[in-house]
Amino acid sequence: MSNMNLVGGAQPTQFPYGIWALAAAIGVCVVLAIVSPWLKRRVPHAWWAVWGFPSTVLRVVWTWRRLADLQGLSVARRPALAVLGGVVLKGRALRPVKPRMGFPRWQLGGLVVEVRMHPGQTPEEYVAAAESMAHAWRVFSVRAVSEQRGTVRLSALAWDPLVMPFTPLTRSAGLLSAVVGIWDDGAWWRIDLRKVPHWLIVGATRSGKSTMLAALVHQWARQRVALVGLDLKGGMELSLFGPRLTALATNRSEAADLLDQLVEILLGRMALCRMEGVRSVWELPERERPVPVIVLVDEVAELYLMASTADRAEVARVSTAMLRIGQLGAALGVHLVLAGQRFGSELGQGVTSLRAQLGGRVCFRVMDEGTAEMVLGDVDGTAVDAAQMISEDFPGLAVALGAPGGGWRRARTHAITPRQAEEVAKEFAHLTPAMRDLYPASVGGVGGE
Ligand SMILES: Nc1ncnc2c1ncn2[C@@H]1O[C@H](COP(=O)(O)OP(=O)(O)OP(=O)(O)O)[C@@H](O)[C@H]1O
Repeated sequence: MSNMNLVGGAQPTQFPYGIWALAAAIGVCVVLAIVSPWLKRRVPHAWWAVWGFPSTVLRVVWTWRRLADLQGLSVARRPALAVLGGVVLKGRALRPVKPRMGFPRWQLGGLVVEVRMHPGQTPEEYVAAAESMAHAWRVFSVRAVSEQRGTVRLSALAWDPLVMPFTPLTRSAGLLSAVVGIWDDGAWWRIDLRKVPHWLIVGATRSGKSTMLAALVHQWARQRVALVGLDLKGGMELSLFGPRLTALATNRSEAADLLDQLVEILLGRMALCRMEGVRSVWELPERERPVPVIVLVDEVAELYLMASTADRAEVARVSTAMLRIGQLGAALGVHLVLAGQRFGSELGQGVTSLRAQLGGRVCFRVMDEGTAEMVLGDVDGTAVDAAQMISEDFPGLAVALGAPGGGWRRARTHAITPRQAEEVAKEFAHLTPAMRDLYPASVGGVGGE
């Protein structure tokens, strides 16, 4: 009996391996679809990697023909007019040819895809269609840029980079360059002192100035540069980076002495350049080139405030030295990064002249139009309006000059805490040069103690 059961009884159904794999794949997709909103909120980068990117790629490929047709990007291969039995017919091709699209490539929080334009098309047509693409692909924005003739690159961002900034995967930046945040189009916001030698950073209290200084120190501390601090809030902010600072002045009298020393260094470097027959330290052979100096100033207005007539001489000294560094520093490797709540002509005559030397401008949230006007007004009036719209719900959000392609844009700094920068300052303390090392070797020692 038992034998009969074994031989003649019902056999368990054997599903082929492929069906199990398909069922497992569908199961994973269903689970991912269910947890996707939670994942997107909590860990957006992981969400983009496992779900957002693949589903957006499918959407891009799936919708491309219809988008191209509706946006007038497809073209008919046949002429619009045809002769049929002696009659001229005018019409539209039933199936125009869509522009050829490459395969979408992954990028941090977005994707990039190259499109070959049809002859006769210009990138502007794709720029005009970008908003429709963003809707069709369900992404935050799409940008069309043409860097190579005949092709246009479409970059899609999954979310607003200003609200949820990315953290850079790489910290590598060239000498005197630092990635401090992200532009509103998703490109890294890079401050490069070789391109723009001096910077002015202005914002109301709690707007994000110290965080930006921390982000700068976080990167420059790793490079072979000298960092010099002037912090007239008694050193409260910059003393955190003490191990990596070549010098720190915490009151105006110290600041005046330090600035005088920096001017001496400038004059020394100028003499060296004259001797070598070059116009800037960057033209010197590398082994003779003096180490670049970055002067970080927190609460710059304090340098110019006069409580009594006794302060006048000291303010004049400070003002003259700052102006000389502003005028000569770019060629001689001495750079200014000035941060403060305001920086206007009411602080004194030298301020307007110095502002003209500060090509780099960053304006965080400000309390009044006058301050925004002071920072950006002499460069671009529309930027002043944009700066006034920054809400206090977004610390670290700024209007800045120097966006890729020129002009101003909105950008947000990376939320680097002063503690993180302090750690890096400690780690790279061994790179800190002494003040005397900032004088060029051949004229070294001139007041360089
Ligand atoms: N990019 C950012 N993303 C998120 N939070 C930020 C960002 N930048 C600054 N913050 C936060 O905003 C707050 C104020 O920033 P910060 O201290 O840099 O402002 P501040 O302008 O230097 O202020 P104060 O003038 O009072 O020193 C801090 O809590 C900081 O963590």
